[in-house]
Amino acid sequence: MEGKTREEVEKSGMIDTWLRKHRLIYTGATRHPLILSIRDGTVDLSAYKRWLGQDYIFVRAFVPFVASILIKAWKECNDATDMEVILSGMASLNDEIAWFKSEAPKWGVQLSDIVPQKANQDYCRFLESLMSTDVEYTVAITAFWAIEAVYQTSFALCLEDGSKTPTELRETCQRWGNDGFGQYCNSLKKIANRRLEKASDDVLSAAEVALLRVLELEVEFWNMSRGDA
Ligand SMILES: Cc1ncc(CN)c(N)n1
Repeated sequence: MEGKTREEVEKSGMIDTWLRKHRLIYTGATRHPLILSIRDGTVDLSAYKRWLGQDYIFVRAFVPFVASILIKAWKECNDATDMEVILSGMASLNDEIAWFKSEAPKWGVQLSDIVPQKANQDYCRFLESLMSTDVEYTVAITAFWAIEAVYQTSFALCLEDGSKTPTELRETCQRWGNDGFGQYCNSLKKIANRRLEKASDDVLSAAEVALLRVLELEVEFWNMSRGDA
């Protein structure tokens, strides 16, 4: 607490404060029926295949978004380790793209034929809006943390003791539910909290709005797997 103003102390740990405040939508995004069905072994495999194809398109659009955050981090010139954390995220996206390419044929999913659904288009458009130089680094990194954390929390749930995740989906759950990915999400969260601690009220509001929008878009993204969009 030393060296911090009362206001800074009150703002610290902002992310957890927001998650408590928006618990309902956070739970909706991290315990979606698709995830719960994977965890209890009742998953409809055509829903999984729909998710797989759409997520490949999303991840391709996610790369330039992460690149834009890397540029913002570099321009801000604050903690040098920020860039390293973001760079490690880009490296894991490289692996993710390779994984989608090897996973899709196993399920008869032709990635070149996938047409992005409305929820995916909305999400990609939102990412693009955050890439603008007008968007503060603090706002973008908060959204970035939320995007990664939703997948980490969701898929980690499918790996917990007692889960009945089908063997053929365990690797998918491991991809985002593993401890290393969890640590990476924690590093992003620390960066976001550190920035939010020093943020103006305007930036704080913008970051909270961005976090909420991510949670809504994640729910809509999972909903696409139902195939009734
Ligand atoms: C929709 C969505 N959200 C998050 C992630 C994790 N990179 C993802 N692959 N797709």
